Amino acid sequence: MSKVLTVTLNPAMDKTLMLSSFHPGGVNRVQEVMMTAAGKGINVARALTKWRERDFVRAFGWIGGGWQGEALLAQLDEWGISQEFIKVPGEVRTNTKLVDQNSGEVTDINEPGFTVETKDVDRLLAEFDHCLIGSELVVLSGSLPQGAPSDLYRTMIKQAKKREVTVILDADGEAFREGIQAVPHVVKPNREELQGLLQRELITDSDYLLAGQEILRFGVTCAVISMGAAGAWFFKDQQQFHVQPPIFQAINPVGAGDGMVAGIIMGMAYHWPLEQTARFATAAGAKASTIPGTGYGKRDEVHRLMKGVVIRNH
Ligand SMILES: Nc1ncnc2c1ncn2[C@@H]1O[C@H](COP(=O)(O)OP(=O)(O)OP(=O)(O)O)[C@@H](O)[C@H]1O
Ligand SMILES: O=P(O)(O)OC[C@@]1(O)O[C@H](CO)[C@@H](O)[C@@H]1O
Repeated sequence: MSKVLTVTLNPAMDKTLMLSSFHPGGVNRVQEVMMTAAGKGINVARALTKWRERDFVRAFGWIGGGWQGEALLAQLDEWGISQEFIKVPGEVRTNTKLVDQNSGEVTDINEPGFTVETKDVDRLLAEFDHCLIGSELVVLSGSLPQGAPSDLYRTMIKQAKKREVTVILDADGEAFREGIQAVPHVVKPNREELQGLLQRELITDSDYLLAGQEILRFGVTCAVISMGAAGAWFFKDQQQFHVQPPIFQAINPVGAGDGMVAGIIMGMAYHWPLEQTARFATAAGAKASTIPGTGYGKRDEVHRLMKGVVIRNH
């Protein structure tokens, strides 16, 4: 497999609260609490490591220097994820995920996290350049911490491309808008993220087809638009198709998108045809949605789910 560098600039401890049902404004009794080292890039590294690709993956980014940052790094060690995080003052955020087991609805409460300064950005970019040497693929995903310039992904994409490293971008809002200007190789927005970028609603198949084609016109090689339980759209060259995951009762879809990105990386690294990549990535996301905390299935479990994935060509 190629050498993969995952970038998480605003890591988090995901605190998943399992509730039989969630009543806003009422007293809620929690059945089970889970704390998991997370943040989008870390999740990608975790899925790849789980699929026995640990020797090829490194996690990079900023980490708050407090006790929660220590706990997060200790969990990465436990999972066997090699990491080169840069410490900054402040604490790693806690992102609370309220899982209403009755309705199946999940409420995300994501904290802003630590604040970085110009000197932290300068150091990050210098260390990133070192990490790019020997990397073949870099994933930039998740939100930027407070104080980071909104064009930081754009700068990092340019840096990576200068070193001929393939870039996957999975970001939201301004960070996505700026990042796509530097033309990453792959983007994986979800529906809301893409609606934000294009400033229009995506509802029908033809809305998605037009949106995917528009993204390719930025110069991006492959665009994947994910839609939770409704599957995803894949676009590359002349290929455009919808992928439907197997239908079942999800438990907690938090991090499913990162499982999908990890699946796309597997396909790129092993040069699978796009349809095989899409099947694996979709099954990986679907499997993640069956795990109560933020987490990923084993490779053989993902393979088993691939049979239930349906591809509809357009
Ligand atoms: N409830 C579900 N049932 C089956 N498959 C699912 C479900 N939720 C997600 N998936 C699979 O995972 C993929 C990615 O999910 P989603 O669109 O929710 O990503 P996301 O919004 O980026 O998630 P996150 O930001 O939490 O990682 C979907 O395209 C689908 O294949
Ligand atoms: O606040 P961001 O950085 O946009 O997203 C962070 C986050 O919601 O994304 C992951 C799921 O994709 C979670 O593990 C984590 O809490």
